[in-house]
Amino acid sequence: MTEILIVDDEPDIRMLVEAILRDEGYEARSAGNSDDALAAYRARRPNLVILDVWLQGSKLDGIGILEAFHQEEPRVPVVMISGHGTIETAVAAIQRGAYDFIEKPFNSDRLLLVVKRALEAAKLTQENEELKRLRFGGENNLIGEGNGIAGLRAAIEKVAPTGSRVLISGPPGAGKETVARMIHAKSRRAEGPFVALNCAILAPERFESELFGVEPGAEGPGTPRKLGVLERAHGGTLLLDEVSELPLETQGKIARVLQDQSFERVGGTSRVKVDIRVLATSARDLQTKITAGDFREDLYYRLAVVPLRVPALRERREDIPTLAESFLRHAAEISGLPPRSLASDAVAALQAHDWPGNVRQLHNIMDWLMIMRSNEPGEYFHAEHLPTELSSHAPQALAIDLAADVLSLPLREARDVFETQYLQAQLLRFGGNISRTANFVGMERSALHRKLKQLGIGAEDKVGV
Ligand SMILES: Nc1ncnc2c1ncn2[C@@H]1O[C@H](COP(=O)(O)OP(=O)(O)OP(=O)(O)O)[C@@H](O)[C@H]1O
Repeated sequence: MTEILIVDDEPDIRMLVEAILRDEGYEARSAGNSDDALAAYRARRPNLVILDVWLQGSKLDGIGILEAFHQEEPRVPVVMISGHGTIETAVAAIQRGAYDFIEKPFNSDRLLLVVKRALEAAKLTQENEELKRLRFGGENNLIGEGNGIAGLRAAIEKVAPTGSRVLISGPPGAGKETVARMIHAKSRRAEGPFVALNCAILAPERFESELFGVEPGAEGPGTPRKLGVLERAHGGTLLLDEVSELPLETQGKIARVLQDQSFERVGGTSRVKVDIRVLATSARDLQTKITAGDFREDLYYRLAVVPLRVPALRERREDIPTLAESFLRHAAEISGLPPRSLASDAVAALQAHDWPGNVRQLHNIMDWLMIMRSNEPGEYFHAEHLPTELSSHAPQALAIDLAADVLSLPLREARDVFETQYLQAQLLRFGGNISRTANFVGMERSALHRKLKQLGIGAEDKVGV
């Protein structure tokens, strides 16, 4: 819901503007002087402010209030209302960051037009920031055609619009934050902010000021007010990244915030109300932490209303080719180098690796490949171009181990040993998908089925038909 704060000393104007805005479906609040205006602004950040240039009997005039608002949060657009003799002041306000002004007396069409434009401009600024973030900070999109990612995508579609809290678990670098960003992007809060707090890298003594913000003077004489992440995420989504690392005492406070969506800033006494959706990620098993007494059970149940798990990359090797190609394309774009593809031996080597650092590691290696091997001739990167740990070590899962004892077998049995290991490895590469495996190994699907049955390769290796 778009909320607009009206600040004007004349009750008639406040009532009139509130009524016009409500008729258009906006939510409206109002204040008659600077103290009330600042209290309203701090209690809950509006999407837009309509501010009179001159307020009778008020501590601060319009420009003073504008500056105080901007000190708290400069991104909320402010539209000034000017009377006959105050146009110059309105222009000065624009020079100090107000979006536009309207002159009294105004009609409702003019008011609504300026409001609409100001909201659109604020949205564009926010989208621009998001685009910049995407350009430099990875993609906001979950790549992968295998069942694991397809299931996750379907779950995200379902849970995103509900507004419910989600706990996203999975190993490091698997894509937990990417999932959280998708949930936000597909939710009704998509136009609001997405704020992530990494609980693992914050010093314990800084948690509360980061979360709740700080009142002026609370950190020493003359120190300014600081907004915490809870207020910065107002109207949007707050991600508690690596939530397992929160100190126990802070866990209790967060559990309370989740219950009543209000809190006190450090050094403050009044409660600040916010409207946020909280998502959390954890690479550690929270149940184990609960048993050890390191994580509060009540917080767990508040966060894990819907639990989602992002599988490790080695559990979805079938996604590796698409992911790797997409990271290579991205690396070429960013570095300005000519685009390259992966030859099938390189793809097989990537699929054979166990990826302890998951998708992030694959991403880094594709960046490395593009930059370090750009002098190699040809359109394709081959297995020999990969870092040595990938090109030389055949990993456990896909190793074809034709050890010396094969030599003691007659050809027919040795061939069975080889075929079993080869087909098991190929099934693993293609996520157990029979059609894709058959296509790659060059067999009809039904012939592959028969072969697998004959070799005693079990149903647990296969997916679908
Ligand atoms: N399915 C995916 N499709 C595209 N990119 C992905 C996918 N999964 C992860 N990534 C990319 O991999 C990198 C790591 O992802 P992300 O930060 O979401 O992982 P994480 O699980 O939150 O990591 P950590 O546990 O270290 O916080 C990012 O660059 C992200 O863009």
